[in-house]
Order: sequence, then C-alpha cells, then structure tokens
Amino acid sequence: MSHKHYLTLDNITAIYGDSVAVSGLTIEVAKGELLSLLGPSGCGKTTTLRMIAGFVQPSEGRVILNGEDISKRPVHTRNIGVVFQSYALFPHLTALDNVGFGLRMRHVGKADSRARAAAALDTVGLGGYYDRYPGQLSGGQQQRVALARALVIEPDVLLLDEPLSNLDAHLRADMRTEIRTLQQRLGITTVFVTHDQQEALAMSDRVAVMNKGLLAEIGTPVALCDRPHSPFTASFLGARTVIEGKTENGLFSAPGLTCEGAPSGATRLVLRASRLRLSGETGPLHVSGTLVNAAFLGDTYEADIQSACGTIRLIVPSDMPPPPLGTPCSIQTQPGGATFI
Ligand SMILES: Nc1ncnc2c1ncn2[C@@H]1O[C@H](COP(=O)(O)OP(=O)(O)OP(=O)(O)O)[C@@H](O)[C@H]1O
Repeated sequence: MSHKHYLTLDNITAIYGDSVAVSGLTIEVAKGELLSLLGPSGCGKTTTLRMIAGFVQPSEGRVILNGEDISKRPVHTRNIGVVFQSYALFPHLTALDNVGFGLRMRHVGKADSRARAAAALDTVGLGGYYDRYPGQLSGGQQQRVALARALVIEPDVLLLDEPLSNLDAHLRADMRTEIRTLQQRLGITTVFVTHDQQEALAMSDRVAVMNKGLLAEIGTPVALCDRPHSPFTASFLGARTVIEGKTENGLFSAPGLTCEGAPSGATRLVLRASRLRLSGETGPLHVSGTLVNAAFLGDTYEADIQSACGTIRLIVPSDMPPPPLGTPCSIQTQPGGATFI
C-alpha cells in the first residue's frame, strides 16, 4: 500500500493545563488504510483521536485531510465518523433513529435518512433490529448500531476508540474480524485506538506504537514483531525479554549471557518467547539458568528461566512440557528468536 498522504498528523501536540498529553506526533495514513494507535493507558491515544475528530484543539501542528488543513474546523463540519468505547447511543431512540440522527442533523430528509439508516444497519448485520431500543440490544449489537451510525454519513475517516473493550473475549474476537472485513470491503480509512496488542496486530495495515505522548515506532504488524527498532516496542509487544549489554567483535554479552551474530553497536538483545526452546543443545545463545515458572496455557506452556541477566520468558508447545521447577536449563534460539537493537 502506498503511503499517499490522505490523512496527515503533522507534528501535533496536545497540552492539558501543564501536562503534555501528545508531543510532536507525526503520522501519515494512506487512503483505505487501517492504522492502529497502540500503547499503554495514558500514552495519548485517545487525545490523538480527539484531535483528528476536532474535540481537542492541537496546541501545535496541523491535521490535514485530503490536502486540506482541518485543524481549525469545528467537529460537525469534519466528515469523520467516531465510535466510542461507551457506544454513546441515545437510550430513547430506536436503532434506526440512532443511526439516522446524524443524517437528520445534516439536513437529510426524513425518508432518505430512514432508507440510509436501514441500509447501514443491514451492513452491520442488524437488518431485523430497526425498532429495538439500545436497552433491548446486547453489548455487541449496540456496538454494531454505533458502527452503523458512524458509517451512515459516509465519512472520509472512521475513528474507533477501543470499540471492543466492553465485549466479552469471544465476541471481541468475532467483532474484530467483522470490523476489519467491513473496513476493507468499504475501503474506509480508519484510525483504531487500542491498548490490546493482539487486536492491533490482527486488524491493522500498520500500527503506531505510542509511549508517553510520543511515537515510539510505526510499521506493519509483522515488521514490528520481527524487527522492533525501539526497546519500548520490543517489550510492549509482549512475550519478549529485552536484555541490556554490549557488543564486541560480533559477540553480545551481558552478565552470564553471550549471543553471537550481533551487529556492531548493539546494546540490547531481544529474545522472543515463542521462538525459544528449552534444550541441552546450544546455538548462538549461551545462557543458563533455572526453571522458576511453568504454566500450562492449553496449546502452550509459558516458562520462565531465572538467569544471571534476569528472567527470560519462553512460550513452548504443549507437546514439549518443561522439566520440574528448579531444573537447570539452557535455551536454544529458533530463527527470529534473538534480534538486536
Ligand atoms: N481532559 C483532560 N484533562 C486533563 N488531562 C487529561 C485529559 N484527558 C486526558 N488527560 C491526560 O492526558 C494523558 C493522555 O490521555 P489519553 O486519554 O489520551 O491516553 P490514552 O492513551 O487514550 O489512555 P487510555 O488507554 O487509558 O484511554 C493522560 O496523562 C491523561 O491523564
């Protein structure tokens, strides 16, 4: 996908009182792309979304949509659809009227509004639910109504703020697939806020990892997982151990650990839990320690090895059960198991 600048966040900063929520953020989103903003609570994801929607004014920088600087435009004149975590449906309006509301506000005639709202509800699989009130719908169905309401205005950009976080795990996985399929079918440019790394990886064309109001790193899900460039990304993307050390003549070393094949200047070794095995054999990685945790997770075991350089996490297949706790172990890397920053 070309990163044609359909939506550009150009060096935007948001300040609340004397605290900086977002600091000099620059991101370009291509037309039709789904970009996730991923990061821990408080890193500035929602504030970024609010600046795109127009609820928060950037104190510096610009939001450019399709070549136009929309930074100063009021919310209702931006053609942007938003789905909030809380759905924010009107309890006293039916599903059809909730979806049609935005059109009526835009002075679309009543019959036309109803027809378009009905079509939007059909799109999200709620064909039979036009006359239900929000209180008569499940959480997942309310979420679909909120999505239909955002889509019915045919927005230039769709903004989704943790839309799945109120749903149970099963439904969340289904909705994730549905939203992604719909987004691709409609080709709608989407910015998706989440703190759930799996959700971001599963749904996105690219992921922007944020930390403390700053962009830590941006890339495709596979690139971020296989070759993280920032230590924050490496540790935030989960199931990775980051070890500090130094490199001389291609050999990375840290207390009680060495790893061959390091580029000059590397100061961190990233060990990816799912690409490590407990083994008597050694490869490029030399480290030994003691098994201190082995949890059965169904298809895998999660194991922790305590070593001189800290605790190293492994995720091993369930047909390779770890030895008893307290057993001395060494670790073998599989391709992609050890990378350097
Ligand atoms: N209206 C506000 N007034 C003052 N400070 C705010 C306001 N909204 C957010 N903040 C602060 O700005 C920072 C960024 O908040 P933001 O909601 O953008 O983070 P987030 O990454 O979306 O977090 P979460 O995942 O918890 O929603 C936080 O430190 C937060 O406390």
